[in-house]
Amino acid sequence: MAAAGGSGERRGHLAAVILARGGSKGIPLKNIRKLAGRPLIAWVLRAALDSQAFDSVWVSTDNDEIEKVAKEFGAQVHRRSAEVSKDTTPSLETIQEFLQHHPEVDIVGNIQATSPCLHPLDLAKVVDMIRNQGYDSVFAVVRHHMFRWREVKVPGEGTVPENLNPACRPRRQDWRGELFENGSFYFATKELISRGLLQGGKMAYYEMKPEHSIDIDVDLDWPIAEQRVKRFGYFGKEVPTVVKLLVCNIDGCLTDGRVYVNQEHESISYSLRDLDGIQKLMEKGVTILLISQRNIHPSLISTMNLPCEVEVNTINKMAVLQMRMSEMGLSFYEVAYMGCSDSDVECLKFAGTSGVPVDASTAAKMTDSFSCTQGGGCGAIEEFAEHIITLMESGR
Ligand SMILES: CC(=O)N[C@H]1[C@H]([C@H](O)[C@H](O)CO)O[C@](OP(=O)(O)OC[C@H]2O[C@@H](n3ccc(N)nc3=O)[C@H](O)[C@@H]2O)(C(=O)O)C[C@@H]1O
Repeated sequence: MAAAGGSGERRGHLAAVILARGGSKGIPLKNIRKLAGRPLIAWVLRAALDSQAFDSVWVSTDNDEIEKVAKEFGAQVHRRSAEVSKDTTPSLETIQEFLQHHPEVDIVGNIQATSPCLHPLDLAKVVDMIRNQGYDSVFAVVRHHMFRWREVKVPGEGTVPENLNPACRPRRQDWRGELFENGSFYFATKELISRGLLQGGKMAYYEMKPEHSIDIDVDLDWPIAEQRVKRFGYFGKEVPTVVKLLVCNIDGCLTDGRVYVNQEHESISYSLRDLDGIQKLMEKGVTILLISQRNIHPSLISTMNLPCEVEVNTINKMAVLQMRMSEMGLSFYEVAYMGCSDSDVECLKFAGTSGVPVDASTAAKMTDSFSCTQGGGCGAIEEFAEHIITLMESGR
């Protein structure tokens, strides 16, 4: 491998290595638990693969299920030993073990799955620092504006400020703040790692945007990370920026799937939150079609007073979807579909964007659709609508 030495180009095999042990302290199998519809490791895997900056992309694990998910999302898998898979094993030791089995690797980019808002462009810039700017190690930081105070160790003792003058407290805009490691990634040469260092030699930090910087450390961080990733995460190259049609199953998506019957009539209920979601999408120019395989009575439909089109007694949902697409001159890429049952699976698979409520059937959930945290009839449509709007507005 060519030495960097401040100039010249550092060649050599650069491997992205994501550590994902099976055991996790708080959340069971945290590394593959679904975050905003995708297994946790899949977020950083997509960023690493799409950056096209690595010679190889690996997940190091001791667990069969994680191995399966990692392969499904395009990674190579290194099966690590139990000795380097303990709760107490530092990342460094696990990476050293990886290097022993992969002597072809010269530089490691350790990407932590616990920072799922990573973007490929950031990775490409870091790789440039390692390859072309002479750095031996680069790690991620984020800027915080936090005033630190010395901890009181002896009861009764006073405290003192550590990074501010209380007589002249700077305003946020007058103070650059301080840089903190955010745990997103650590790049280092094999030579440094063999000396027991992930940070050393000619070091640099890479400052990440605060909105991309999240570190899932404790269970409480999970819902925050979920919101953050929905808004600022990297959704991949293939994401459609324009959704023109949303087709949604009424039974189990708009409703919770229950039908209340008495001698005179049947009734169903829906959430006003979902109507809000429908309205928001319509304001963005999206046509909404609600469908049901049931023969819901027209008087019930008109009483529901829905702001969009409704089609009932649909024997074949895919046929209805395709008919509407050809009327509107659309490709699957421009179509969103929300469904919850086995009869929705085909549409969920083909639509450019798809979503399922949290209580969808197993087959529907297996379609790699956006997985709502809300159930049918309880805000799932609104949640999916917000997801679609985020995708459309971010222009990714
Ligand atoms: C490079 C490094 O030192 N990483 C450590 C980081 C880092 O210091 C912080 O993120 C900085 O904010 O802290 C730890 O971070 P944590 O334990 O959450 O681990 C981060 C991710 O790596 C996986 N991991 C870690 C170590 C290991 N031997 N095998 C693994 O599979 C975890 O499953 C998880 O997906 C910590 O909090 O104890 C432990 C990690 O070892």
